[in-house]
Amino acid sequence: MDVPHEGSQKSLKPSKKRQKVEAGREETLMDVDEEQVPTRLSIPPSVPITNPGTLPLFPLPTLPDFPSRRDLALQGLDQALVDAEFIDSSTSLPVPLGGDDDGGTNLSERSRKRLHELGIAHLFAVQTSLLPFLLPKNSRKRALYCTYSPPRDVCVSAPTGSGKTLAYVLPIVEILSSRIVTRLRALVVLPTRDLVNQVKETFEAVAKGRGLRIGTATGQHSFSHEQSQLIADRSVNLQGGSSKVDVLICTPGRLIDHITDTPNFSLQHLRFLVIDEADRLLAQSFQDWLAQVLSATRPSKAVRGNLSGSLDFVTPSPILYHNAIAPAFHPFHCSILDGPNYIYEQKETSCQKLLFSATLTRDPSKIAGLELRDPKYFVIHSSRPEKNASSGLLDIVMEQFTMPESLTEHMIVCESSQKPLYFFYLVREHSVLNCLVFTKSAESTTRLVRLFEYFEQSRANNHDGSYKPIVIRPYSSDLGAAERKSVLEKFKAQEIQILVCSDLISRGIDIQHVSHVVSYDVPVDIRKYVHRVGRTARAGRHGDAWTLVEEQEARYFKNMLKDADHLDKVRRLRVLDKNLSSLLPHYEVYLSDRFCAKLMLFIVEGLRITQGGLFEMRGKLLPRHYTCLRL
Ligand SMILES: Nc1ncnc2c1ncn2[C@@H]1O[C@H](COP(=O)(O)OP(=O)(O)OP(=O)(O)O)[C@@H](O)[C@H]1O
Repeated sequence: MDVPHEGSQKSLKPSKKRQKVEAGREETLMDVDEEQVPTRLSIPPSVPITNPGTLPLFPLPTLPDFPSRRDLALQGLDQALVDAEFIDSSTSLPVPLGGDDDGGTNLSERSRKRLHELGIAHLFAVQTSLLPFLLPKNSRKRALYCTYSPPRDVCVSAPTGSGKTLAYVLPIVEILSSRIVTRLRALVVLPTRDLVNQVKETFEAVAKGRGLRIGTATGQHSFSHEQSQLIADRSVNLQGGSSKVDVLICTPGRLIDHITDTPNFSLQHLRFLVIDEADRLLAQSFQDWLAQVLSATRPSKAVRGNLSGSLDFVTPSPILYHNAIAPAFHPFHCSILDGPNYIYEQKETSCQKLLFSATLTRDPSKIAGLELRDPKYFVIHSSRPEKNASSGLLDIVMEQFTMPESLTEHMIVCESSQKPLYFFYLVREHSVLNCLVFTKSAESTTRLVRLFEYFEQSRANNHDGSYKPIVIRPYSSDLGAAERKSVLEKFKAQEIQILVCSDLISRGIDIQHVSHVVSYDVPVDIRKYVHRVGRTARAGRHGDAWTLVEEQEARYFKNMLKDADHLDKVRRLRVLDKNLSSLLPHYEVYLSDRFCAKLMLFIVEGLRITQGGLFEMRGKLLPRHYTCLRL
C-alpha cells in the first residue's frame, strides 16, 4: 500500500505561510500540487475580475427555497383526506312533505313529516351530503348487521352551528327504526354531561313515535341506578348482552365504567359509534377509553381463535345459536334457518364509526388509533369565491378552520387594568346582551360576575327606581350539577342576560338566542377560539364575537389568527376615552371600595406593615407584589 510519507504530505498541502504568500495568485485557489497542473488555470468568462491582482468574485452559493408550510403539510397526506368530499356551506336541500318523492334526502315520509313538525323544511349542507351516504337507497345496506360488506367509516369537519347533530341523529333513527328487539345499537360519545343532555333532546325530538329507547350515562346518577336503566337482565351471564336502550349517549368515563363493571353490558350489536367533538375526545387519554371501546365492539380473541383453529372446535353450546349474539361474534356461520355449518367465513363487525368536529384533527397518530374502515371524509367549507375544493383541502391540512358565514368578529386591545371597564362599555354601549362571556378559569368567572354586579348596583344608585340592572350569573365547575342545570335553563328562558363561564361550555352547546360571545380572557389556542365564537351565529343566524385583548397579549393573539389565515376577518374596535367617560366613575367607586374592603380584610386577618414596607400576616412576610394589593 502506498502510504504517503511525511515529505509527500508536505508537498500536497502547502504550508500556511506559503498559502499566505501565494494568496494573491490565482493558482493558489486550487488545493493541488502545482507540479500536477501543467498550465495556468483559466477562469470562466462568467466570473468577473474586478481588479487584476485581487481575488475574483464568485457568485454566492444559493440555497433552494424552503418548502412552504403548506407544501410540507401536504406531504404524506392520508389518501382518504385527499379524496375528501368538499361541500359548499351554502348548499341546502328542501325536505318534501308527503308523497313518495324524498327529494334526494333518502328519508322516509315519516322522518320528513317529523322534520316539518320540528320546523325544519330544508337540510343544511352537512346533512345534504351525509344523509344519502349513511342512508343508501339499497335496503340491504341499511341492515342492522352488514357482516359481509360492512359500511365505511365517516369523518366530518363542519363549522360550528352547521347542524352536525341532526346529520347523524336522522340516519340513526331511520335505520334503527327497523329493529324488532331492543339491543344497544348506537353509541354516541360526547365530552360533557351538558352535551349528552342536549343530544338526548335532539334524539327524542326526532325519534318521537318510533318506539326507540334512548338512554344516557354521565355519572349524574348513581352507578347502580344507571345500570338498572341500561340493562334488562343482570342475573345470568348472557353472551349476547342485554339492553334496555337502543341508543346510549354518554361521556367516556362512565362508558368505561359500564364496559368493565356492568354485567351483560355489550357493544357487540353496535351499528353506529358516534364520536362527537372528536378532536377533544381523542385528546383525552382517560383510561385509554378509545382502545377499550373499540375492543368491546370486536369479537374477543377466543372467538377469533376458534375461527382459525379448524380441528379444535368445541361443540357449540346451545346458547351460541341464540340470536342475541351478533353475527360477527359468532364463531360459526349459522342462521336460525339452516343451523350451524362450521364453515369459517370472514365476518366483520357492522359498527360504523362516525366522527364529527368543527376542528377535526388531522393528527395521523390520533386518527390511526381509531382503526377507521375505508374512511370517507366530508368537509364543509366556506362558500366565499376564493375558497374552492383544493384550498379547502389545504385549509383542513393546515388546521385553518371554517367559521360560520353569519359571524362578525371584533377585537379590542386595552390595558389589563381597564378590561372590566371595556366589558361594561360593550354591554352598555353595544347592547351586548343574550351573551356568553368566556374567562380563563372558574375563579375569574366569579370575580367578573361580582365586579359587574357591583358596577350595576353603583349605576342603579345613581338613577331613579326605574333602572333595571342586567342579570349576570356565573356558570362554572364551582357550581353543583343541579345548580348548573337551573342556571342554564334560566339563561335559555332569557331570565339571565349574561352568562359568564369558563371553557366548560365552549363546545357544542346550542342556545338559539345567544347573539354575542365575549372572550373576556383571550383563548389559548385557535381551536378554543373557534368553539367559543361558535356559540353564536348558529344555524345561519347572525352573531357577534368580541375578544378583549390585553396589550401584552396582542401580538400573540394576532399571530394565532394569522396562522389560521383569519386575521383579516377580525375587526379591531378602537374605543375613545370619551366613550368610557360616563362609565368610569362607577368603575372607580368599585376600585376604591374594593381596595378598602381588601385592606380591611387584611387588617382583620392580622396584616401588619413591616419597617421595610412589606406586608406581614400572622408572622409571615407576604410576597412583594402584595404591597400593591392586587385587585
Ligand atoms: N336543517 C336545519 N334547519 C334548521 N335548523 C337546523 C337544521 N339543522 C340543524 N338545525 C339547528 O341548528 C342548530 C345547530 O345545530 P348543531 O347543534 O347540530 O350544530 P353543530 O354543527 O353540532 O355545532 P357545534 O360544532 O357547535 O357542536 C341547532 O339549533 C339545530 O336545531
